[in-house]
Amino acid sequence: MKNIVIIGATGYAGQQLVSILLKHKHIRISMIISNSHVGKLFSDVIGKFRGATDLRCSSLDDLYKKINDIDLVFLALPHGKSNKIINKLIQINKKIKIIDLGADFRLEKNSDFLKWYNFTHENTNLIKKFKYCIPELHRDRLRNSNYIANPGCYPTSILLAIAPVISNKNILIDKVICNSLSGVSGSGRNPSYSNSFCEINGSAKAYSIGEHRHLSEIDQQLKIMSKNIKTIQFTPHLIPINRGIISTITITLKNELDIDSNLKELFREFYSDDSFIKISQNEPSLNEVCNTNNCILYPYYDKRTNNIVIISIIDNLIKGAAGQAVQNMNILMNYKENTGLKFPVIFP
Ligand SMILES: NC(=O)C1=CN([C@@H]2O[C@H](COP(=O)(O)OP(=O)(O)OC[C@H]3O[C@@H](n4cnc5c(N)ncnc54)[C@H](OP(=O)(O)O)[C@@H]3O)[C@@H](O)[C@H]2O)C=CC1
Ligand SMILES: CC(=O)N[C@@H](CCC(=O)OP(=O)(O)O)C(=O)O
Repeated sequence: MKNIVIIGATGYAGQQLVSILLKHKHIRISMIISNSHVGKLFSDVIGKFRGATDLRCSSLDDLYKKINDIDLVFLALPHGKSNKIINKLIQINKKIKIIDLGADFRLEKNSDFLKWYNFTHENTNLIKKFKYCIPELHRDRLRNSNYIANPGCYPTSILLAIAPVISNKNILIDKVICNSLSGVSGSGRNPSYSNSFCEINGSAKAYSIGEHRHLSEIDQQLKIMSKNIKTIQFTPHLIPINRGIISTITITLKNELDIDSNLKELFREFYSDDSFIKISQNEPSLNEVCNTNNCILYPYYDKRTNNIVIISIIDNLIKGAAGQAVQNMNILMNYKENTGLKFPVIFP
């Protein structure tokens, strides 16, 4: 059994991590770290864990004292809060493995962190050591690596949808336009005006048009995948559901294609070794992925407009955060990639 620690376990992504890892056969959750609830039973702070764990919330100082007994640390903290903690953890335990669910190591340049997240790294050497990894696209990057930057939720849904199209050199892409709808858990559990009940219930809203911070992450990965696509038009929306992201990606093409029947085949082949990616025959609904680590893709070629339209759906807290983080941990630890991630079907 490996000893792991979760920092930020009381948050939405952190809670999802606890619930997955409590059932992971190779893992023992040794400590749960909280800023505001030190000493309390985790199950008193987050009531749905009553009977599931008797762990108490510990402080970061408790963790620093015991860090040499720990194999891996997950961090699920607000952006800009994890980099200094990670720096210290690595200084004390050189062998520790780290998976950061936030954005602190997702970008390559320190100046980009300032531009998009309004903080800079003190230890710039560390940025290079972190590998950004959507397992289905980047698992090879994890060889000889101990540190993972877990991707953002919107980029996960979008990059998984675009990758098969980019991989086919006969498809010449002109533009990519993406509209994504997200549940409210995507904004975390801290209350704000824009995620309060009266603002959300019975309504829907686009936000951060053309300037969402996930564009930095998407553009950086697109640059690695293709010389031709520099950026995308990305419009996120907040909708009144708890969890889930549905992204509709429209790819306008430079050449006409005779690929209608082959498009789904292209996707099936591209993801033939990936058990969490499902290619759907019809337009999927969000409830098909909620509470699972799956990403369902529905690719469609519209001859009339010469556009490829792809629907991509994920659970933002699982494939978009904690599930993907555990998938990454499984790779890092040489476990079967789907260990602890085979969820039962949940009926409404
Ligand atoms: N929600 C989502 O869908 C996704 C989230 N992520 C990423 O995961 C990370 C956590 O997100 P999420 O779980 O939604 O966030 P939450 O706001 O729900 O939780 C963050 C937790 O961090 C702890 N914390 C520690 N220091 C601070 C601080 N200074 N200010 C506020 N909270 C603090 C809090 O717990 P305590 O007080 O007990 O210490 C809090 O519960 C973020 O970086 C986010 O971007 C990634 C993909 C998707
Ligand atoms: C609905 C909502 O507010 N979503 C968040 C993104 C989710 C998140 O927490 O960001 P990461 O995926 O980068 O970790 C937002 O738009 O800022």
